Amino acid sequence: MFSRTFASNVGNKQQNIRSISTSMQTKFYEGQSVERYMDGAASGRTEELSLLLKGGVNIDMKNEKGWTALMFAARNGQIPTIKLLMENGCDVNLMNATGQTAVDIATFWNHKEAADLITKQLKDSRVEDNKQFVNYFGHSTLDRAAEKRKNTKWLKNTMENENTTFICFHGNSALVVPNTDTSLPKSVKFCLYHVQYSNIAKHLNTDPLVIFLGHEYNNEEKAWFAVDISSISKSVYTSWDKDLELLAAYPGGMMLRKEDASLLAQARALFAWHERYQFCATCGSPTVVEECGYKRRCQDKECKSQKGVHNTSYPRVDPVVIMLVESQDGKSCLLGRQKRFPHGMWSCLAGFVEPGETIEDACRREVFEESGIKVGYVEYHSCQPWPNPSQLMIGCLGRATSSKIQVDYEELEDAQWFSRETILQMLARQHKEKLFVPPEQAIAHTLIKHWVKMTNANL
Ligand SMILES: NC(=O)C1=CN([C@@H]2O[C@H](COP(=O)(O)OP(=O)(O)OC[C@H]3O[C@@H](n4cnc5c(N)ncnc54)[C@H](O)[C@@H]3O)[C@@H](O)[C@H]2O)C=CC1
Ligand SMILES: [Mg+2]
Ligand SMILES: [Mg+2]
Ligand SMILES: [Mg+2]
Ligand SMILES: [Zn+2]
Repeated sequence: MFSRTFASNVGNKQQNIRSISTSMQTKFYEGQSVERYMDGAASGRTEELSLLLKGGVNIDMKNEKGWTALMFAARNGQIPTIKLLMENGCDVNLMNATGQTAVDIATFWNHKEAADLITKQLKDSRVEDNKQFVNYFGHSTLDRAAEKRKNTKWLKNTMENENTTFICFHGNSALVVPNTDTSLPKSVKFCLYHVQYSNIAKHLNTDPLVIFLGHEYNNEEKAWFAVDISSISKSVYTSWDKDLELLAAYPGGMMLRKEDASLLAQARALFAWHERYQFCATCGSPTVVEECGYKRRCQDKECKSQKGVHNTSYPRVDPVVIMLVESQDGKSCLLGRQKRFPHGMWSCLAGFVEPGETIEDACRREVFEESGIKVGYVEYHSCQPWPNPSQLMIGCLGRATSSKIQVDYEELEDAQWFSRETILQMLARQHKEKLFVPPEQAIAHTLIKHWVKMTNANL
């Protein structure tokens, strides 16, 4: 069986590899440690690998040809080693110098079990990828499984399955119970109420609006739906649980666990769309729901919307840019106040992207319109679904090329430059005039915090 020779060859190092002693936790020569580590993975010596990992070896280190320990384990189909590396959080997405991932290598060498094991982790890592910045409302844990939306038989069976969870909406408000889990952050005041379809079916309209949200990754049995319960009165739902209440999307949506917030973002945006698109935008005829909540079709067979792809038939998302603009000298950032903001709150400038516009140009235009500041370089930071009702906030960082502010008082109450020191006081709620920035659930908060750190790192 292939083992250390291959590992050594790939590393272009022919030196003999001494067997690993129990003194592994002591520091050793870096080059040697790479070989020992790779060889241990290739040969499936899990105990030695555990020691090396405990001793602080970089789990994802690469040899000269870009091979990681996971790739060597995959090359030889070393299942326990693959499990050990994945349990310890190795990156399953890495590629070697010739562009192969561990899955490619396992597949090429016919180790199906190894390939399947790593593929499963690949899918899971899409959900739990801590390297990508994810904002509140963006922590989705579901596979949306769009192919199931037209599968009426599967949908019907799954809706009735006892492993399936329904969350309930009454207009824009979600049905929630107070949070009692003290291990969650203090900001988590409510939890989405979970119910099975059989428990509520008799109280619903004959044809309630049901939206398929998705199922858990690699588990079709654990499906999630959202249902419109506006036909159900308060006396009925409080008989299920006396603590049940309806939580308005804003600001209620900010008081949930991050996984619940993501479900709310998806469901609430879709319910809001259904509410607004009862009639065809093209001809005014009534529309009917299809694809378990993901389409509305015009009832007039002759309507233009029935031919070709028409975005009027599909759920709407409005892109909005939101940007942290840094001054020319890098020492201040630009924040504004809308009239509707709570007293003392300042936030990043934001605005809807217009048709035919790039994200960068939308940032430059909105900042110039609202504050008179010119922006040059713009880069993307992260984004946030914003279900009020259905924006996608595209968070960017921009560099100003001018400094004199000229506020557009139609859109803003004020705009000002803030120093790093002032921002730190606002973030800590220690500003002498009680100025503050939006809460951490808002992407504006993320961008402001990022800028503070960025400036700090540059000092
Ligand atoms: N998550 C966060 O941290 C923040 C979220 N936001 C969201 O971003 C959205 C846009 O920011 P604004 O500064 O208000 O945008 P904006 O600066 O483009 O001005 C809003 C105005 O643009 C017009 N408009 C153009 N396209 C529109 C569309 N598709 N829908 C509604 N109005 C449209 C309306 O007249 C509206 O009053 C806000 O509605 C707010 O919900 C805004 C700031 C922070
Ligand atoms: Mg604007
Ligand atoms: Mg604006
Ligand atoms: Mg605008
Ligand atoms: Zn129509």
